[in-house]
Amino acid sequence: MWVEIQLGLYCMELFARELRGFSRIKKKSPIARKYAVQHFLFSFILLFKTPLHLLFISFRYLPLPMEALQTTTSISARSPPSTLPSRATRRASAPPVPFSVRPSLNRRRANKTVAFATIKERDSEAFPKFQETELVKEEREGVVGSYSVVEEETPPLEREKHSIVFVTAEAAPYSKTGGLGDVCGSLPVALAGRGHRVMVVSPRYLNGVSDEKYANAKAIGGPVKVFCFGGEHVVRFFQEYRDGVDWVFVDHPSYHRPGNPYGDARGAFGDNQFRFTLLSHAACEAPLVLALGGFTYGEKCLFLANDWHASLVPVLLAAKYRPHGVYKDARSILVIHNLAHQGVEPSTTYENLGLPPEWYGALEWVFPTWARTHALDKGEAVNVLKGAVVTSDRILTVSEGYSWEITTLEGGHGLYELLSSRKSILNGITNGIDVDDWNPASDEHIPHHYSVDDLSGKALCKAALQKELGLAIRPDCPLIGFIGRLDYQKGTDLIRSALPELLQDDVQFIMLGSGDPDTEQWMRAAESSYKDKFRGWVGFNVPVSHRITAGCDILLMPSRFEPCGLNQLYAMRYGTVPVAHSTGGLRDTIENFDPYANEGSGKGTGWTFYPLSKESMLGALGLAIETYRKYKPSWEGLMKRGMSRDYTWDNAAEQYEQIFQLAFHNPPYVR
Ligand SMILES: Nc1ncnc2c1ncn2[C@@H]1O[C@H](COP(=O)(O)OP(=O)(O)O[C@H]2O[C@H](CO)[C@@H](O)[C@H](O)[C@H]2O)[C@@H](O)[C@H]1O
Repeated sequence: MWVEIQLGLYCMELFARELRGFSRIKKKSPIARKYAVQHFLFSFILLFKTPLHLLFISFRYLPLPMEALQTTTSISARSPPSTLPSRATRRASAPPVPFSVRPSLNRRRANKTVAFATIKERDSEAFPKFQETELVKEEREGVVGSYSVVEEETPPLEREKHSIVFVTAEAAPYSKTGGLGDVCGSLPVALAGRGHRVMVVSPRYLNGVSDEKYANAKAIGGPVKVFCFGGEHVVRFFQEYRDGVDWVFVDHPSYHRPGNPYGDARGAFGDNQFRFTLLSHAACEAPLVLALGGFTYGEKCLFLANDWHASLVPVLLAAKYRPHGVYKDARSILVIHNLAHQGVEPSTTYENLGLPPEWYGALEWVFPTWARTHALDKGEAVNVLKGAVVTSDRILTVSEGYSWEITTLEGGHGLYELLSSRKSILNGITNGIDVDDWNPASDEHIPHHYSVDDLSGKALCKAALQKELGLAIRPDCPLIGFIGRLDYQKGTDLIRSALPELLQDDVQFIMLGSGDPDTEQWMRAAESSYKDKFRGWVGFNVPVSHRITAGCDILLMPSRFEPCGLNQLYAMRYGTVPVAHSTGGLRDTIENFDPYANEGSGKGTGWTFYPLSKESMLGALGLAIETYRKYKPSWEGLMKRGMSRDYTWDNAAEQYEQIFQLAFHNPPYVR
């Protein structure tokens, strides 16, 4: 009886405190309200001597639902009220960790054991991304305010360090035609910064224009013989150690020619299958034969094969090395940046790849009837990317949304069934960006610098861009930009069809891109048709891309599909508001503008539109233009929210590490 009264009083006190917390948040938290009412009812039950007090006790220690945590973190650790048992008693008698942040794939605090309410102020200092608004903080105090905080520090878990080998056709700044180059130029540096040993293997392209980029790479090791394409081919390696990464370049005469890594003005090179077969074979040899910094990477390494150009690597590990006891402890991850390109060639080319004949099935690919060229065409082909989907230990895409899209008929580019069958090893991690290279406060390519605290430089960048391109210098005229490969993927046909209607409005439009010759021609023609409103810069020019990103007000991205997309990330970092098709990584990274959220102060960083049609694109652009013209404070809010986001590779690198852990947790692929 006495114990029950004590418990009852204790409950009343809890209830009172719940109410105090509740009143402070002005009835804004349904969760706090729910818990206050529950506590109150249970305290009454106990007071009237029902035997349900045991139930109360179990309720008292039930974990709060995860939604009560919100996604934010730091709540101030409040000292326990005097009526509560002492900390030591609580430790002894409390059930084990009733309310804790469990180690999870995406949480930084996985290496900390925390009892009851968690997360300290200093966490939010270390990880500013997790800082919360006052309102959320109060809500959370309202919810958990009656719990005391008992923290048991454990030393951080030692992260396992790996020997990582990136294999890629592009790595900036040495070679770049698009986002693959950006990612393979910066993710390795982020991983090296986290203590891994990282090598990037890519071709040593000498095209007579940008050869000096390889000037610091020195020949290393002896020549290596690669057996493929009916003979023996000698490759050499060059290496530069920079930013903690071993940049290794495979040298062969087939990489020495004018043009970009894949082709020239006449189209794609006819021997690309040979060039990238060579790259994959050489990359498999590099960790075994190159003593970088005095030591080889050895057999227990982790290969990251990027896109189809490197997709032979997992197949070679499974078919050529492991059966002979080599690379038994290595793992491979296929990273898909773009599923549209799969390295498909006639089936007769299989024998060129340097693979045992019995592995044909791994690469076997049959075109659907409608895609065959004539009645006798059996549609038989080899598909290198498919081989990697079959044989790699894990598969990654560059955003979560895209990792789902590729398992659908619409987004799977013919591989959706196979990819669906590999769902258990398929994940998506959103790319980061190189925040030093893309920093409006220090960017060497832009004429004026600015930051979220002082936006004045952006207006100057806009004026400078208008002047550079011969457009009227008009601060109030919305300036819309597009940057990208002129390709079916990027939806440039939609821009073509919408331009006449769009330019009826008082706007200016700038396009930078190269690729499809027909679109290039159209850009030139449009420039003369809309002399005072449109500029089309045909070519690949990195400094100009920075100046457009900084100078425009709006960046348009009507991509048909977009595995991640980097331009929208660059744009947001530069206070340029993206308007994009709601697909893949664009949907994942752009938060739609909502002017009414947060008591009218708004939220969101841009607009996404759906479906992919001229009408919906013009609709979204119309909203953006109107907001730009009529609602300046809202526009500034959009810019600042975009600029304040965390775009660093750190978060993504941590998620990559978790995937590495999973890769090594399971045995490697063997047939
Ligand atoms: N004419 C030009 N002049 C100068 N710079 C130009 C340019 N055209 C494009 N660029 C630059 O190339 C990069 C393009 O990156 P994206 O992510 O948009 O596209 P991409 O389709 O190549 O990459 C693929 O891989 C990346 C990386 O994973 C994914 O984000 C993406 O969705 C996927 O399609 C950006 O840095 C852009 O500024």
